Amino acid sequence: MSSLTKKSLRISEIFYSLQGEARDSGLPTVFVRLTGCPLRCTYCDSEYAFHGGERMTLEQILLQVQSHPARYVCVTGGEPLAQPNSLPLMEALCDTGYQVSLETSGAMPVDKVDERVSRVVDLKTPASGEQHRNHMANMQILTQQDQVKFVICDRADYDWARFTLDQYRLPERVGEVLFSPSYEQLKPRQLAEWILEDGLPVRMQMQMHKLLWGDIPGV
Ligand SMILES: C[S@@+](CC[C@H](N)C(=O)[O-])C[C@H]1O[C@@H](n2cnc3c(N)ncnc32)[C@H](O)[C@@H]1O
Ligand SMILES: Nc1nc2[nH]cc(C(=O)O)c2c(=O)[nH]1
Ligand code: SF4
Ligand SMILES: [Mg+2]
Repeated sequence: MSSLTKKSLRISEIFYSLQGEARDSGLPTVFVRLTGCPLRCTYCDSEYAFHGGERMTLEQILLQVQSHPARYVCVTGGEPLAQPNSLPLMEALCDTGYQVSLETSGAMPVDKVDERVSRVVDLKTPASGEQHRNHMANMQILTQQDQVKFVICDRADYDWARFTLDQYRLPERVGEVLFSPSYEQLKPRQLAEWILEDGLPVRMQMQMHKLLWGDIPGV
C-alpha cells in the first residue's frame, strides 16, 4: 500500500467519457493520460500531452479514477510505457477491480504489462513518420486479449498494414486487428471500401468521441 503513496507519475489529464477507440468502443471509461512521448507521429491528436502535466502519486490517481462511475479504465498518453511507474499503476487498477486497457505506440517492450490488461499496440505506419520505432518483437508475445491497431493515412499505409497483418498472422494471434482512418486525413468511406474489396479479416473503427464532441482534449 505504501508504494501507492511513494510512486508517482506525470499526468496530463484524467477524464470520464465513452471509450472512442478499439474493442471496448462505446463503454463508459475513465481515461488516464500520461505526460510525455518519445515519438512524433505526423497526425498526433494529443500533442498537448507531450509536456507539462502534474505529478500525482498512484494513490491520488486511483482516488480520482474512483470518483467516476466506470468499470473500465484506459491508460494512454503521450506514451504510457515511457514512465516506468505506469506498470504499478496498471497493476493497482487491476487489483482494484477495473478492466484496464493500455494504448501504446509499441515502440517499447510490452512484456512487463500486467497480464490482466488488454494491450492495444498501435503499429506505426509509413506515413506516421515513426515506422522505424516499431518494436516488432512485441508481436510474438501478444495474446487473444490484446489488440493491434493500424492508423491509416493513405493507400501506401493500407498496403503496408495488409502485408504486415499477413506476415505476423495477426488475425489468428490477437483478439482484434483494428484499422482506423487518420482523422480528417483519409476518408473513412475510402478505408471501408478498400477493406471490403479485399475482404480483410479486420475491424474498422472510427474515433467515436470525435464524432460526438469533435477534436478537443478531455473527451
Ligand atoms: C494519442 S495515442 C496515445 C497512446 C500511444 N502513444 C499510441 O500512439 O498508441 C492514442 C491513439 O490515438 C491514435 N491517434 C492519434 N492521432 C490520431 C489521428 N489524428 N487520427 C486517428 N487516430 C489517432 C494513435 O495512433 C493511438 O492509437
Ligand atoms: N473518448 C476517448 N476515447 C479514447 N480512446 C483512446 C483515446 C486516446 O487518446 O488514447 C481516447 C480519447 O482521447 N478519448
Ligand atoms: S506515439 Fe502516440 S502520443 Fe506519441 S506522437 Fe504518436 S500518436 Fe502521439
Ligand atoms: Mg485521443
